[in-house]
Amino acid sequence: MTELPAAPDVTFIGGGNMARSLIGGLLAGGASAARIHVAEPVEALRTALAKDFNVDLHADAMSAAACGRVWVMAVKPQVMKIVCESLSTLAIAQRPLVISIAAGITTNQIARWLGARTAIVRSMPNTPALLGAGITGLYATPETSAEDRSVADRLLRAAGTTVWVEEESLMDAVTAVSGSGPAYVFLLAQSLMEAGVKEGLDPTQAEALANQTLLGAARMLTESGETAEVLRQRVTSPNGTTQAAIESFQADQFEAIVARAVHAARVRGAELSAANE
Ligand SMILES: NC(=O)C1=CN([C@@H]2O[C@H](COP(=O)(O)OP(=O)(O)OC[C@H]3O[C@@H](n4cnc5c(N)ncnc54)[C@H](OP(=O)(O)O)[C@@H]3O)[C@@H](O)[C@H]2O)C=CC1
Ligand SMILES: O=C(O)[C@@H]1CCC=N1
Repeated sequence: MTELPAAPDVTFIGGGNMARSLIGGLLAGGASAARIHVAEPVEALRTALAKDFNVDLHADAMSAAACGRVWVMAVKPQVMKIVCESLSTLAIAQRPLVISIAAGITTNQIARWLGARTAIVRSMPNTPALLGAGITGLYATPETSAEDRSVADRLLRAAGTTVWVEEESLMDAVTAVSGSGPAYVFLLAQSLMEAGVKEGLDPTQAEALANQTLLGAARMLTESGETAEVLRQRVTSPNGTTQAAIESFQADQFEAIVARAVHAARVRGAELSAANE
């Protein structure tokens, strides 16, 4: 169990989808609910977070931020500027470790909006964090101490594994692959289920067949030590059914479709930064 004994109190600014996933991961890893503080303006979300996790809830960002040595900025990129500016006085006085999970928003922007010389880690988790099965990409500003990097790493590792990048510009690529990635898998699950129904299967059975196939394949990818290519080849009997499907995918340029989608996500990350100057 990863109890957070020596670890500081953590405040989430924003209690939406991603904060919920991270809080679930932290609690499953043994963190104390009383040491997790959340600022969330939407009353229904506060009620749900209190009921599900019993964490300390605040309607107001300032009062929640005052409780935490670590601030996890979990609001939409479009409101990061206004939220950071509203916390500036407290940031200057308190010098928290700021961990942003906002897509696109750079550490320079956060430092400028907070107006404080404080440690900043830019991170990109994903929603499987809720099950402790997430992965988070992280980047720290050069001013961030090794101790604060370690605090950030420990916090995000409660939600899964972590990968540090040395160049901040790579965070948009991380976002495009793993931050948004679960949605691509859910799209594949839905498409596979609907295709099964078109081929005559009962919808409930098609859903079970598609979802369990994704789970089993994902476990093989992470547990077998084999590459995706080798695992695919093992399923693909010469002139068999899989080969027919793979050839159809390739004729429709599956790899290029995926590459274009990931590129579009990466470009959007950079746009979110520029649009919210
Ligand atoms: N969803 C995902 O899979 C991932 C999301 N992210 C990033 O996480 C961040 C949050 O995304 P997500 O959780 O999906 O978004 P949500 O909209 O679900 O959550 C953000 C929450 O913050 C609230 N909020 C707005 N202003 C304030 C404020 N001043 N103080 C406190 N809370 C406030 C919002 O309320 P209201 O709705 O009223 O504005 C909302 O409930 C984004 O920056 C996103 O890029 C990163 C990785 C994955
Ligand atoms: O779609 C988004 O912008 C956020 C960032 C990664 C996942 N969700």
